Amino acid sequence: MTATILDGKATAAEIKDELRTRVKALAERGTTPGLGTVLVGSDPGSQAYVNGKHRDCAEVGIASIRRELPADASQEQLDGVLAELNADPACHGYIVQLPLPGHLDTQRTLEMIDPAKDADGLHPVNLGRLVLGYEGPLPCTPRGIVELLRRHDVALRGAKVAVIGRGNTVGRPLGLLLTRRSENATVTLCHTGTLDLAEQTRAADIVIVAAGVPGLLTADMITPGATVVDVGITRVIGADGKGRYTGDVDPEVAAVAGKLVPMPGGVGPMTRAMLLTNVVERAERQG
Ligand SMILES: Nc1nc(=O)c2c([nH]1)NC[C@@H]1CN(c3ccc(C(=O)N[C@@H](CCC(=O)O)C(=O)O)cc3)C=[N+]21
Repeated sequence: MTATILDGKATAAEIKDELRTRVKALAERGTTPGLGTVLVGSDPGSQAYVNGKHRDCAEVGIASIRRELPADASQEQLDGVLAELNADPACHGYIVQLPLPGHLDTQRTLEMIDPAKDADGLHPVNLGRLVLGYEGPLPCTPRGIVELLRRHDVALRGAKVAVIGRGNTVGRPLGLLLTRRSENATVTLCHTGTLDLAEQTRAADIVIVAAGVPGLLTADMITPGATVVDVGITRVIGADGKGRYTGDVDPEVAAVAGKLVPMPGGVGPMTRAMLLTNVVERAERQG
């Protein structure tokens, strides 16, 4: 058996089509949604991600607001940029590209974002709202995973889901999203310290891997027909000496899984589509 591939790129394109319609409706009310990005330093990977976000914005009619600071920018300079975006009515939502250079305080920075403009859904207030079951912007990667599964009729209600990874951007909020009453999945949140990892993953209908460990999930670790989602994205140097990105799922898993969300072409494009969705929602709420 070879797994059916759930195409995140195609699904993200569908979502962008839907957003174009919503952006037009906003334009008729005199509002153009605006997404801000704050990039500190010139890491090529981060620059590429930020460029991708602005390309996405142009595709659906969202205005781009770019702020760039040098790698040696002070916390005060960064705080100043955030204060300015918080006050700018044209900016409905923004993100601070992570990771920040080591001398800057990530926690303090994320806490400075106006929670109403938190396009990433990573502000402590919004993560708290998620814990409590209150409305608020949702973290993009977990939301993108749930949306991709929903649009491909992968049942969550009653499903056993093993999540590998407990990070603040993916694993932990994903566990919270999947256990909301509206999803009602039963989640086992595993991590690299889980002793009986294969036992946990073999018992699952759906395995979602977000550990950042290339090849962590192997074919013997899943039950035949299971749905597998690869969230890993690690830069490795190939045999040819060139850099490339690799996921957390071993390629042989495709022969055993029923459905597979691949990397690339799976969760990444969905994450980007959810960022746009969050900004359009922010604009719809702020008017
Ligand atoms: N504040 C903040 N928010 C983020 O959402 C955030 C961040 N910082 N820092 C870095 C990570 C990483 N991330 C990715 C998003 C899309 C792809 C993506 O679309 N990848 C393509 C492959 C690369 C491409 O073709 O562009 C794919 O999976 O098919 C990858 C990685 C968002 N992040």
